[in-house]
Amino acid sequence: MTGRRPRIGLLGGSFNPAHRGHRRVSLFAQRALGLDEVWWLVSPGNPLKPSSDMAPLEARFASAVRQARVAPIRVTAIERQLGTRYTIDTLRELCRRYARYEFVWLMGADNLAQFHRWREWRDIARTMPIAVIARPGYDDAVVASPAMAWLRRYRVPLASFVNGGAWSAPALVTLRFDPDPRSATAIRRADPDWAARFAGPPPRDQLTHRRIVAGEETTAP
Ligand SMILES: Nc1ncnc2c1ncn2[C@@H]1O[C@H](COP(=O)(O)OP(=O)(O)OP(=O)(O)O)[C@@H](O)[C@H]1O
Ligand SMILES: O=C(O)c1ccc[n+]([C@@H]2O[C@H](COP(=O)([O-])O)[C@@H](O)[C@H]2O)c1
Repeated sequence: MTGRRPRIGLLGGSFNPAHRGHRRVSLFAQRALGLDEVWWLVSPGNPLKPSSDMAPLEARFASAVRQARVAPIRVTAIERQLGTRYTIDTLRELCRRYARYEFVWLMGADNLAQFHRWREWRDIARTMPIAVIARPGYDDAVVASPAMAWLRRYRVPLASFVNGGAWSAPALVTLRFDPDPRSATAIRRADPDWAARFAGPPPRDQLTHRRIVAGEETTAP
């Protein structure tokens, strides 16, 4: 151990369903940023996505557990327990509960392109550093995005981020690697009944150790 606080990457998502792309980008980010673990926050419901197309949380959670097997990835639906939907509320609560960890918010470039629509998005960036993973087809949208217009000035080179250079949040690190074309949209199109394969008893939350129980949703905003 170097004496530094364990560094955890947080990848929030619908995971509707989880796919190999989530796993690949998480492991890539873990290596590139020197993370001890990546936590997948399986969302009870993205505030900007219609719930009509969303499989039940238990199925999405179970698909994530399967994709995260034998990897330094923990799958949690802690937002349901916390009663949070908006990322800013979740991150504030995680920082309070897990003060011994240092967090990095991970997201694909598609999310950065519409980050300015998230509640208190600048405060999210002030709460923890953000690492963005390139995603095929989103480069232009990111460059032109209102969030990038503000975040650009806080860019930190990967090397200084990893080696403890002089930075503090807001900080934006861009991760570029062989981009992964997979998406949950494509999987749902090819296999609309994917959730039926995860109909068994739901696995336990890997952070809170609670059983994921059907129907315990937080109220949609
Ligand atoms: N192939 C990928 N490359 C980079 N980031 C990804 C990739 N797939 C998912 N992500 C990121 O993982 C997080 C969770 O993604 P999500 O669960 O919405 O999957 P998705 O494939 O983007 O789903 P959908 O197609 O339904 O929008 C988001 O930050 C998203 O940008
Ligand atoms: O907080 C917000 O306003 C907000 C708006 C849209 C998305 N998010 C979060 O973004 C993450 C990615 O969502 P998704 O559906 O693109 O996988 C997930 O953790 C959502 O809760 C958060």
